Amino acid sequence: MTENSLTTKDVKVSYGQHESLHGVTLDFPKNQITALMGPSGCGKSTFLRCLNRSNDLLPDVTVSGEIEFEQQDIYGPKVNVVALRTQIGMVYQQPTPFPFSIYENVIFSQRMIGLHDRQKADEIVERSLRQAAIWDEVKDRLQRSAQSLSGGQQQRVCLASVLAGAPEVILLDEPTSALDPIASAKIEGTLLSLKDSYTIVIVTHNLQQASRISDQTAFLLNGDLVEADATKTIFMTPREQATSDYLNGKFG
Ligand SMILES: Nc1ncnc2c1ncn2[C@@H]1O[C@H](COP(=O)(O)OP(=O)(O)OP(=O)(O)O)[C@@H](O)[C@H]1O
Repeated sequence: MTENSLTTKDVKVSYGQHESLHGVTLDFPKNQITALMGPSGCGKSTFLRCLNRSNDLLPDVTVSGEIEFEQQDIYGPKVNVVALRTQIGMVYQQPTPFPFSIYENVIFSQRMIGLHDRQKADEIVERSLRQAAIWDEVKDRLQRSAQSLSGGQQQRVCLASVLAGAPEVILLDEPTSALDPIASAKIEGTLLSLKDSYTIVIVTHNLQQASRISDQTAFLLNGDLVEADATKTIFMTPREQATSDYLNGKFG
Protein backbone atom coordinates (compact mmCIF):
# COMPACT_ATOMS: atom_id res chain seq x y z
CA MET A 1 0.00 0.00 0.00
CA THR A 2 1.21 3.52 -0.78
CA GLU A 3 2.38 5.41 2.26
CA ASN A 4 1.19 8.99 2.45
CA SER A 5 3.37 11.81 3.69
CA LEU A 6 0.54 14.32 3.90
CA THR A 7 -3.20 13.78 3.98
CA THR A 8 -5.95 16.38 3.74
CA LYS A 9 -9.67 16.08 4.37
CA ASP A 10 -12.36 18.62 3.54
CA VAL A 11 -9.98 21.61 3.59
CA LYS A 12 -11.79 24.91 3.28
CA VAL A 13 -10.16 28.33 3.19
CA SER A 14 -11.80 31.73 3.45
CA TYR A 15 -10.24 35.15 3.00
CA GLY A 16 -12.46 37.38 5.12
CA GLN A 17 -16.05 36.35 4.29
CA HIS A 18 -15.12 34.87 0.94
CA GLU A 19 -14.61 31.10 0.76
CA SER A 20 -11.94 30.34 -1.87
CA LEU A 21 -11.42 26.63 -1.25
CA HIS A 22 -14.59 24.58 -0.74
CA GLY A 23 -13.49 21.33 0.88
CA VAL A 24 -10.53 19.61 -0.73
CA THR A 25 -9.63 16.03 0.19
CA LEU A 26 -6.35 14.78 -1.23
CA ASP A 27 -3.46 12.56 -0.13
CA PHE A 28 0.18 13.09 -1.04
CA PRO A 29 2.06 9.79 -1.42
CA LYS A 30 5.57 9.66 0.01
CA ASN A 31 8.42 9.98 -2.50
CA GLN A 32 6.10 10.99 -5.28
CA ILE A 33 5.63 14.25 -7.15
CA THR A 34 2.08 15.58 -7.08
CA ALA A 35 1.15 18.36 -9.52
CA LEU A 36 -1.68 20.78 -8.71
CA MET A 37 -3.11 22.24 -11.90
CA GLY A 38 -6.08 24.36 -12.86
CA PRO A 39 -6.96 27.77 -14.23
CA SER A 40 -5.84 30.99 -12.61
CA GLY A 41 -7.65 31.72 -9.36
CA CYS A 42 -8.91 28.14 -8.81
CA GLY A 43 -7.16 27.88 -5.42
CA LYS A 44 -3.91 26.01 -6.15
CA SER A 45 -1.63 28.37 -4.19
CA THR A 46 -4.22 28.71 -1.44
CA PHE A 47 -4.28 24.93 -1.00
CA LEU A 48 -0.48 24.64 -1.24
CA ARG A 49 -0.03 27.27 1.48
CA CYS A 50 -2.28 25.25 3.83
CA LEU A 51 0.15 22.35 3.67
CA ASN A 52 2.82 24.10 5.74
CA ARG A 53 0.62 26.72 7.38
CA SER A 54 1.97 29.57 5.26
CA ASN A 55 -1.58 30.92 5.13
CA ASP A 56 -1.17 31.77 8.83
CA LEU A 57 1.08 34.61 7.70
CA LEU A 58 -1.76 36.30 5.77
CA PRO A 59 -4.36 38.49 7.50
CA ASP A 60 -7.97 37.36 7.96
CA VAL A 61 -7.61 33.80 6.67
CA THR A 62 -9.67 30.93 8.06
CA VAL A 63 -8.65 27.34 7.40
CA SER A 64 -10.82 24.37 8.37
CA GLY A 65 -10.71 20.63 7.76
CA GLU A 66 -7.94 18.17 8.56
CA ILE A 67 -4.33 18.24 7.40
CA GLU A 68 -2.02 15.58 8.75
CA PHE A 69 1.72 15.31 8.23
CA GLU A 70 3.01 11.88 9.18
CA GLN A 71 -0.29 11.25 11.00
CA GLN A 72 -0.04 14.43 13.11
CA ASP A 73 -2.54 17.29 12.83
CA ILE A 74 -0.44 20.25 11.59
CA TYR A 75 -2.99 22.69 13.01
CA GLY A 76 -2.80 21.05 16.46
CA PRO A 77 -2.08 23.23 19.52
CA LYS A 78 1.38 21.78 20.20
CA VAL A 79 2.77 22.19 16.70
CA ASN A 80 5.94 24.27 16.37
CA VAL A 81 5.08 26.15 13.19
CA VAL A 82 8.65 27.29 12.48
CA ALA A 83 9.89 23.69 12.67
CA LEU A 84 6.92 22.56 10.55
CA ARG A 85 7.89 25.01 7.79
CA THR A 86 11.41 23.57 7.83
CA GLN A 87 10.08 20.01 7.56
CA ILE A 88 7.68 21.11 4.83
CA GLY A 89 9.69 23.72 2.93
CA MET A 90 8.41 26.07 0.24
CA VAL A 91 9.94 27.41 -2.98
CA TYR A 92 8.13 30.38 -4.52
CA GLN A 93 7.36 31.53 -8.06
CA GLN A 94 9.90 34.36 -8.01
CA PRO A 95 13.32 33.38 -6.75
CA THR A 96 13.77 35.46 -3.62
CA PRO A 97 17.31 35.08 -2.25
CA PHE A 98 18.28 37.44 0.55
CA PRO A 99 20.87 40.13 -0.28
CA PHE A 100 23.62 37.95 1.19
CA SER A 101 26.22 35.62 -0.25
CA ILE A 102 25.23 32.32 -1.82
CA TYR A 103 26.74 30.55 1.20
CA GLU A 104 24.80 32.60 3.76
CA ASN A 105 21.54 32.18 1.85
CA VAL A 106 21.82 28.41 1.94
CA ILE A 107 22.74 28.23 5.61
CA PHE A 108 20.39 31.03 6.78
CA SER A 109 17.68 28.87 8.40
CA GLN A 110 20.31 26.75 10.14
CA ARG A 111 21.97 29.87 11.54
CA MET A 112 18.57 30.97 12.86
CA ILE A 113 18.32 27.77 14.89
CA GLY A 114 21.80 28.21 16.29
CA LEU A 115 24.26 26.49 13.94
CA HIS A 116 27.71 28.06 14.42
CA ASP A 117 30.01 25.13 13.66
CA ARG A 118 31.92 26.18 10.54
CA GLN A 119 32.72 22.68 9.33
CA LYS A 120 29.12 21.48 9.76
CA ALA A 121 27.88 24.58 7.91
CA ASP A 122 30.34 23.94 5.05
CA GLU A 123 29.08 20.36 4.78
CA ILE A 124 25.42 21.38 4.72
CA VAL A 125 26.04 24.10 2.12
CA GLU A 126 27.89 21.73 -0.19
CA ARG A 127 25.38 18.88 0.20
CA SER A 128 22.40 21.18 -0.39
CA LEU A 129 23.92 22.91 -3.43
CA ARG A 130 24.85 19.53 -4.89
CA GLN A 131 21.30 18.21 -4.36
CA ALA A 132 19.92 21.33 -6.01
CA ALA A 133 22.27 20.65 -8.95
CA ILE A 134 24.05 23.99 -8.76
CA TRP A 135 27.24 23.16 -6.85
CA ASP A 136 29.47 23.01 -9.93
CA GLU A 137 28.24 26.41 -11.12
CA VAL A 138 28.81 28.26 -7.84
CA LYS A 139 31.43 26.36 -5.85
CA ASP A 140 34.17 28.89 -6.71
CA ARG A 141 32.08 31.93 -5.82
CA LEU A 142 30.14 31.02 -2.69
CA GLN A 143 30.85 34.44 -1.19
CA ARG A 144 29.32 36.31 -4.15
CA SER A 145 25.87 37.81 -3.70
CA ALA A 146 23.13 35.29 -4.51
CA GLN A 147 21.30 38.13 -6.23
CA SER A 148 24.08 38.35 -8.83
CA LEU A 149 23.08 34.93 -10.21
CA SER A 150 20.68 34.31 -13.11
CA GLY A 151 17.02 33.68 -12.28
CA GLY A 152 17.36 29.93 -12.81
CA GLN A 153 20.47 29.79 -10.64
CA GLN A 154 18.76 31.86 -7.94
CA GLN A 155 15.83 29.44 -7.97
CA ARG A 156 18.19 26.48 -7.44
CA VAL A 157 19.91 28.37 -4.59
CA CYS A 158 16.46 28.90 -3.03
CA LEU A 159 15.81 25.17 -3.42
CA ALA A 160 19.20 24.48 -1.77
CA SER A 161 18.18 26.75 1.13
CA VAL A 162 15.06 24.64 1.64
CA LEU A 163 17.08 21.41 1.38
CA ALA A 164 19.56 22.70 4.00
CA GLY A 165 16.74 22.38 6.54
CA ALA A 166 16.51 18.62 5.80
CA PRO A 167 12.80 18.74 4.90
CA GLU A 168 10.52 15.76 4.33
CA VAL A 169 8.27 17.59 1.90
CA ILE A 170 9.06 20.30 -0.66
CA LEU A 171 6.25 22.57 -1.85
CA LEU A 172 6.86 24.55 -5.04
CA ASP A 173 4.55 27.30 -6.27
CA GLU A 174 5.09 27.68 -10.03
CA PRO A 175 8.86 27.50 -9.56
CA THR A 176 9.70 27.74 -13.26
CA SER A 177 7.15 30.23 -14.54
CA ALA A 178 9.72 33.05 -14.47
CA LEU A 179 12.44 30.93 -16.11
CA ASP A 180 13.46 30.15 -19.68
CA PRO A 181 13.05 26.59 -21.01
CA ILE A 182 16.67 25.58 -20.31
CA ALA A 183 16.57 26.79 -16.71
CA SER A 184 13.13 25.15 -16.31
CA ALA A 185 14.46 21.85 -17.61
CA LYS A 186 17.26 21.98 -15.05
CA ILE A 187 14.76 22.48 -12.22
CA GLU A 188 12.60 19.63 -13.55
CA GLY A 189 15.61 17.32 -13.71
CA THR A 190 16.58 18.32 -10.19
CA LEU A 191 13.09 17.58 -8.85
CA LEU A 192 13.09 14.16 -10.49
CA SER A 193 16.43 13.38 -8.85
CA LEU A 194 15.08 14.49 -5.46
CA LYS A 195 11.90 12.46 -5.35
CA ASP A 196 13.57 9.31 -4.04
CA SER A 197 14.28 11.20 -0.84
CA TYR A 198 11.47 13.76 -0.63
CA THR A 199 7.76 14.14 -1.20
CA ILE A 200 7.17 16.95 -3.68
CA VAL A 201 4.07 19.04 -4.41
CA ILE A 202 4.25 21.44 -7.34
CA VAL A 203 1.75 24.03 -8.54
CA THR A 204 2.11 24.45 -12.27
CA HIS A 205 0.31 26.05 -15.20
CA ASN A 206 2.52 24.13 -17.55
CA LEU A 207 0.65 20.98 -18.55
CA GLN A 208 3.69 19.47 -20.26
CA GLN A 209 5.66 19.98 -17.08
CA ALA A 210 2.99 18.24 -15.00
CA SER A 211 2.91 15.31 -17.43
CA ARG A 212 6.72 15.09 -17.59
CA ILE A 213 7.54 15.04 -13.91
CA SER A 214 4.55 14.22 -11.74
CA ASP A 215 3.28 10.84 -10.56
CA GLN A 216 -0.09 12.17 -9.41
CA THR A 217 -2.02 15.12 -10.81
CA ALA A 218 -4.87 16.97 -9.15
CA PHE A 219 -7.15 19.26 -11.13
CA LEU A 220 -8.81 22.13 -9.28
CA LEU A 221 -11.55 24.38 -10.58
CA ASN A 222 -13.24 27.30 -8.82
CA GLY A 223 -12.05 26.19 -5.40
CA ASP A 224 -13.06 22.53 -5.81
CA LEU A 225 -10.97 19.46 -6.48
CA VAL A 226 -12.46 18.05 -9.68
CA GLU A 227 -10.36 14.89 -9.72
CA ALA A 228 -6.97 13.50 -8.78
CA ASP A 229 -5.32 10.37 -10.08
CA ALA A 230 -2.13 8.94 -11.54
CA THR A 231 -0.80 11.55 -13.98
CA LYS A 232 -1.10 9.15 -16.94
CA THR A 233 -4.76 8.53 -16.14
CA ILE A 234 -5.56 12.23 -15.80
CA PHE A 235 -3.90 13.04 -19.12
CA MET A 236 -5.07 10.01 -21.12
CA THR A 237 -8.46 9.11 -19.65
CA PRO A 238 -9.78 11.79 -17.27
CA ARG A 239 -13.08 10.94 -15.64
CA GLU A 240 -14.56 14.43 -15.71
CA GLN A 241 -15.52 16.49 -18.73
CA ALA A 242 -14.12 19.64 -17.08
CA THR A 243 -10.68 18.04 -16.83
CA SER A 244 -10.78 17.00 -20.46
CA ASP A 245 -11.89 20.48 -21.52
CA TYR A 246 -9.06 22.09 -19.54
CA LEU A 247 -6.45 19.74 -20.99
CA ASN A 248 -7.76 20.51 -24.47
CA GLY A 249 -7.39 24.24 -23.92
CA LYS A 250 -11.12 24.91 -23.91
CA PHE A 251 -10.73 27.21 -20.89
CA GLY A 252 -8.13 28.49 -18.49
N1 LIG B 1 -4.20 36.87 0.22
C1 LIG B 1 -5.40 36.80 -0.33
N2 LIG B 1 -6.40 37.64 0.09
C2 LIG B 1 -7.64 37.57 -0.47
N3 LIG B 1 -7.99 36.70 -1.44
C3 LIG B 1 -7.05 35.86 -1.89
C4 LIG B 1 -5.71 35.88 -1.38
N4 LIG B 1 -5.01 34.91 -2.02
C5 LIG B 1 -5.86 34.35 -2.90
N5 LIG B 1 -7.08 34.92 -2.82
C6 LIG B 1 -8.25 34.56 -3.62
O1 LIG B 1 -8.46 33.15 -3.54
C7 LIG B 1 -8.78 32.61 -4.81
C8 LIG B 1 -7.76 31.53 -5.17
O2 LIG B 1 -6.50 32.18 -5.38
P1 LIG B 1 -5.16 31.36 -5.55
O3 LIG B 1 -4.04 32.36 -5.64
O4 LIG B 1 -5.07 30.32 -4.53
O5 LIG B 1 -5.40 30.69 -6.98
P2 LIG B 1 -4.37 30.00 -7.97
O6 LIG B 1 -5.08 28.86 -8.58
O7 LIG B 1 -3.09 29.71 -7.28
O8 LIG B 1 -4.16 31.16 -9.04
P3 LIG B 1 -2.90 31.49 -9.98
O9 LIG B 1 -2.74 30.31 -10.88
O10 LIG B 1 -3.33 32.71 -10.73
O11 LIG B 1 -1.70 31.72 -9.10
C9 LIG B 1 -8.83 33.78 -5.78
O12 LIG B 1 -10.17 34.19 -5.90
C10 LIG B 1 -8.00 34.83 -5.11
O13 LIG B 1 -8.45 36.12 -5.46
